[in-house]
Amino acid sequence: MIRLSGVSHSFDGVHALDGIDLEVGEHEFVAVIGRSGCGKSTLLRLVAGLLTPSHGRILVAGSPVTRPRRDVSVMFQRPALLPWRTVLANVLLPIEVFGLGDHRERAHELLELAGLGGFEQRRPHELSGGMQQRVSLCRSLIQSPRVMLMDEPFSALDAITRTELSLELQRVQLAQPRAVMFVTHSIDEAVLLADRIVVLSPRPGRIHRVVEVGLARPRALGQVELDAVSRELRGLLVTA
Ligand SMILES: Nc1ncnc2c1ncn2[C@@H]1O[C@H](COP(=O)(O)OP(=O)(O)OP(=O)(O)O)[C@@H](O)[C@H]1O
Repeated sequence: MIRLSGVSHSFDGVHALDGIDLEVGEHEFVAVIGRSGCGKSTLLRLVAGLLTPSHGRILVAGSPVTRPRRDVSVMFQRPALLPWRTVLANVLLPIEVFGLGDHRERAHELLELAGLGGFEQRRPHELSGGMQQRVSLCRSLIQSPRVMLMDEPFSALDAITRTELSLELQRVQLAQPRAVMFVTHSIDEAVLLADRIVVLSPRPGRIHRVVEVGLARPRALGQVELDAVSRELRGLLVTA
């Protein structure tokens, strides 16, 4: 579903990424980890069409990425909700941007599933950080994307809310699998959620190793089977 071939990117002399070759299958969840500054966000922004690679090619569903598109949703660390819009209107934003017709019923359904039934007419400032990030998750699902790009989506949340949302994402992915690229600093989150984990090495960002997780789902945080993979990843991050 996502194919990167020989992708490199530089910002005014900063060589951020070099020679990235990566494929993500239609239903595959790929986590990307690596030290701060190794190019994880840059990689995601390139796939999102928010940046154009200096070299190489990126295809989504067989067509080159040239700009943000309706079959690709992006979720960032901060929920980035529009403060003057209600929760419902925030969820419907991509529908308006891409001119997709009436999705109000679907928006209500998603908000209900996310535990936000009854909050549709509230403004973002009336919600907790975790609730706002749930709204952001609903907004990234409303356009029925084939690809979800997530850049540290839960890292600004407290530990309990973060765990809850990770498990919610696992449920969403099990119910309706998509191609996901998920950037995180949390090894535990990566092992909980991913089919494969890409470890980037820094300066310039290169693929250091790709680790297959290969454990049955649903998974639970603290499950002993996850420990061996976590240990392997810790070792790889030291040598990256
Ligand atoms: N807009 C920009 N202009 C110039 N340099 C940039 C820009 N964005 C990123 N960089 C540089 O590119 C490199 C990779 O940055 P990037 O944000 O992709 O790393 P990251 O792995 O996501 O970091 P973190 O884990 O800290 O979020 C860094 O050296 C950074 O300084």
